Amino acid sequence: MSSSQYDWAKNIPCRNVQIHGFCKFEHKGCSYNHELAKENEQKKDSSPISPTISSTTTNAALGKSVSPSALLASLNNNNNSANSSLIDPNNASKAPIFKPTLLKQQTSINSINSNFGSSTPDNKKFKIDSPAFTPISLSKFSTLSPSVDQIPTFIPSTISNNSTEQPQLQSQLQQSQQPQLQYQINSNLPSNTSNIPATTISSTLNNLSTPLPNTLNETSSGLDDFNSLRTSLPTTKSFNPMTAPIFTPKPSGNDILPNNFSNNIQPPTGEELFYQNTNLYPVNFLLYAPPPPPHVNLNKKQNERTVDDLFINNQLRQYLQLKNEESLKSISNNELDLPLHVGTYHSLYPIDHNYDYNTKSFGYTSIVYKCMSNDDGKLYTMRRLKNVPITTPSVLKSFKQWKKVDCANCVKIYDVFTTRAFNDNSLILIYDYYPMSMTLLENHFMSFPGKNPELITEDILWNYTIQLLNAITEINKLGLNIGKLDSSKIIITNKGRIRLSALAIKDILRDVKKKNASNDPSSLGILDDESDLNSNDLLNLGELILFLAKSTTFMQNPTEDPYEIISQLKFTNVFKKMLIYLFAKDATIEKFQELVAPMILKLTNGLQNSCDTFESTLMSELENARLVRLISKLDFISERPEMVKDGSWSETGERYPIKLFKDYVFHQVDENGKPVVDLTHVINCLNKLDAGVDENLLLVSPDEMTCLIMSYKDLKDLINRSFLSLIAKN
Ligand SMILES: Nc1ncnc2c1ncn2[C@@H]1O[C@H](COP(=O)(O)OP(=O)(O)OP(=O)(O)O)[C@@H](O)[C@H]1O
Repeated sequence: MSSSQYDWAKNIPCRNVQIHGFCKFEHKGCSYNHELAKENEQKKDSSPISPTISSTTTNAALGKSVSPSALLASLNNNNNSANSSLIDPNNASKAPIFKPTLLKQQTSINSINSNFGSSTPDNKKFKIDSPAFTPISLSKFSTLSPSVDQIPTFIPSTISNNSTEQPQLQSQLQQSQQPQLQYQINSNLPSNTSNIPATTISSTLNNLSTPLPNTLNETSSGLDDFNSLRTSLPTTKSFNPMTAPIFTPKPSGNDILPNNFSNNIQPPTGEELFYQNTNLYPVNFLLYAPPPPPHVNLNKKQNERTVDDLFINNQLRQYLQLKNEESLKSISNNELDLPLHVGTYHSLYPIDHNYDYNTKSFGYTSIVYKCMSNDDGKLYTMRRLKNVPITTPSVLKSFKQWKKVDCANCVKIYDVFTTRAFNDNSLILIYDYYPMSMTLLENHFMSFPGKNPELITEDILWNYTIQLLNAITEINKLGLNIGKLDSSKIIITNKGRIRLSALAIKDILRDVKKKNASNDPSSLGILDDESDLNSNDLLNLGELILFLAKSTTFMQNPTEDPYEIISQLKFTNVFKKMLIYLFAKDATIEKFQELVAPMILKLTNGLQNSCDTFESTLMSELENARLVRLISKLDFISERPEMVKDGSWSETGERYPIKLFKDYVFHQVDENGKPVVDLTHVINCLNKLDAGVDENLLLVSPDEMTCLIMSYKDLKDLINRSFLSLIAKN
């Protein structure tokens, strides 16, 4: 910000001082006048009639304490007793008023003043007379700058200088700024404020409690310099869901791959490119409430909530949605010459990240597909091994024992069979499907667009060791062995959660070899290599952990000796002791479990904590689901075209209140006739309706010719009756 460019601002009082009482950019380049603003503030403070609202004094004044959890509590409880925080028995007669037409602003301020009269004058943030940002009614700013009225209307260069387009532009500008003004919800609204029009409360609180972003300050006051306005405004784009760019979670095939993309992975070309573009309707995350900007969260008080707090955590939601999207990906069979179905499985979709099919982990080319079962409609993972010389089904019998493995750290296997559906002798194995999983090798050693390899730490290695120990224990109990643990055959299905994939394959292939060897004695010598026959799973575990651990340390003396390598590792002694034990000849699972018991407890603690977090998320979503059902019920019964002639919906009919109630909840307008989009009001009303509380509300028709006083309880009965009669007609 060069001072010469913003000279016009030096006589304009800084709005940050007016709103927050200070400007954090005062000595950091803010060009507005801070002295003038402070003087103005002092003048106002000394004025005896400067009503202020403080959220804390609000409660004190009302003799009511609404805890931060009041909003959630109101969602959690259906019954009347549990809704006590929402009901004020003294207040039943003070019905909230639905004013469909313009209300005088003075009325709303007076009604608030009468409730909040005892508040202290010190809290600057909640001053009633703090100027609120209203893009259209610019006259509000006339006290700030004498030249405000001469604000040139911004017209982007792409739009012609046609005066008829100005209103549209203004509304777009307003639209773009509105969400920011609505971020903050004060959950501490006392229940007996219901006699204040909800529109007034919410709009006032929104305006008072939301700090204005600096850009607004600039755009509303950068008046004389039209050119600077021109350059600053185009960045403030209004959000239009119809035209907003669609967020595509996976990069397109055109993306340039990072330089360190592993050598053995080919950049996607041809058919691979096609996989990445198959989803024509990727989830548009922008359509959901975006997380509030950081300054809103930072300035948030304990009793304040944002819309964001009412829903599942944004990151978790996006992660789950990406998983869903991954599960739903599909491709036409013709595109990749895939069979229409393989046994009872159809809708095959390749999920390999590695398109180099020359790697043969099991001695055969292996391809992994996502598929759907025709039996139960669920998704499964299909692993296909190409051209396995199976001559008799008896070689598949070891699968029966593997099918019994039911462990949280193993991918469950369901089916094994051979097929010629791919025009070869393919061995097919069916496993559980975990969308968006990656192998350990991919996660820690490979780069993908948008994802760098995850650093291996001691904590991660402990985590893997304990989980793999669990898998080994369960598998050994069934008299089975895992064999050599391959980092490309262990998948990460969630943060830190690993599972052994590709179970049973080694045993089946060994039986195939044995069978073929018995038919052809000359091939006896090419049986499994020694390491694969190793039945000591603890040693296998030790080798895998050592492989991962040594990748973190530069070996000054390269050696193959595991003890030498362990001594050079930069990990704690406890970890090294654990690793040394895995290589001991007399190591047993029981003793190893004792050795790592403290770490098992640590892991269990973490898992239980994450379970608690998920449960609380589930609980809040449970309440959201309840409200969705209630809204559906309302919509089922109201405004049905076939009932237009039904007298009960007419203005004298018994169901007319339902129509008015919907207007009251969703179609309110504020003093200026602008639609009120206030989620707090909607949730409050719906919860009261669901609980059937004995509180009256005043329903007014849009033309103000009909007024009805009705309790939520009666309204609930009416809605239920209407719904039952609708079902009866079914
Ligand atoms: N049960 C499963 N559910 C979901 N994805 C899986 C499952 N099993 C494997 N995958 C994924 O399939 C991809 C390919 O797995 P695979 O075991 O073939 O690894 P790879 O590195 O391609 O090994 P190879 O070189 O043997 O083909 C991996 O990204 C893995 O995360």
